[in-house]
Amino acid sequence: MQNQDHNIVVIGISGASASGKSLFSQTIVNDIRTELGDSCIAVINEDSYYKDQSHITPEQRKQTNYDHPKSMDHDLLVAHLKQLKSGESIEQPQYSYKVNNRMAETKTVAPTKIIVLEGILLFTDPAIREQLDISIFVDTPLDICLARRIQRDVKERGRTLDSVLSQYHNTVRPMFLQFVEPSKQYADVIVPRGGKNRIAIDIINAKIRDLLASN
Ligand SMILES: Nc1ncnc2c1ncn2[C@@H]1O[C@H](COP(=O)(O)OP(=O)(O)O)[C@@H](O)[C@H]1O
Ligand SMILES: Nc1ccn([C@@H]2O[C@H](COP(=O)(O)O)[C@@H](O)[C@H]2O)c(=O)n1
Repeated sequence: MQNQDHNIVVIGISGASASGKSLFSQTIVNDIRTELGDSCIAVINEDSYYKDQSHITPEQRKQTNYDHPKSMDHDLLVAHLKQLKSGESIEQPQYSYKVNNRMAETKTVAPTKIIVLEGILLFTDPAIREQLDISIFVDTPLDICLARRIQRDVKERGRTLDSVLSQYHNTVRPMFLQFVEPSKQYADVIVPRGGKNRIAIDIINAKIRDLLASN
């Protein structure tokens, strides 16, 4: 749905974990910044909006199903999108995968002409879909996602190979099949090869410029 009454263009980028959403978003952001300047675009990661888990122990947090929509504070995310659209800054929560919780500090995000929102569960929620001007699904085979996720989670998120594999079998894959895959139907564009798909990126950049011109 297009937010014609607002001046901000919001692009939603979804897909499986490790499908290449961040690389795809970053490629769009770099192109737009080169053309229109640094301050015109911001990225918001859905992961920042995992629910606060300070009330449970670190051991209990390891058992949370982080791939189910109920793990997300989408109400806060929608409220923040509305604030940005009305010209207000937000205090975005910061997330740590190492402690599986929000951190005490927040990050101030000022309103920008373009917002790129990325995350696995965005299109499962009608209230978020309503905020998006362009919806993109990065479509990558699950075996490739798993191989990338093992490398990333061990190197960057403080996980062991065993923990990545058991989480994958218990929650990541089943929740992908139950929630993420079916939400692909809400995408305007389905992109194979993610951040390496130059034609898709050029088409999306052209659409962003088009929306900016018509706002
Ligand atoms: N099209 C691609 N080809 C090869 N490697 C990629 C591609 N897209 C992403 N990657 C790599 O895969 C890993 C996960 O990608 P990332 O963009 O962080 O995924 P996501 O944000 O969907 O979880 C990163 O190491 C990234 O560099
Ligand atoms: N404490 C957490 C929170 C999330 N995850 C996993 O992150 C994935 C989503 O992030 P991507 O960057 O991969 O899109 C999701 O599949 C969760 O399983 C986690 O492991 N721990």
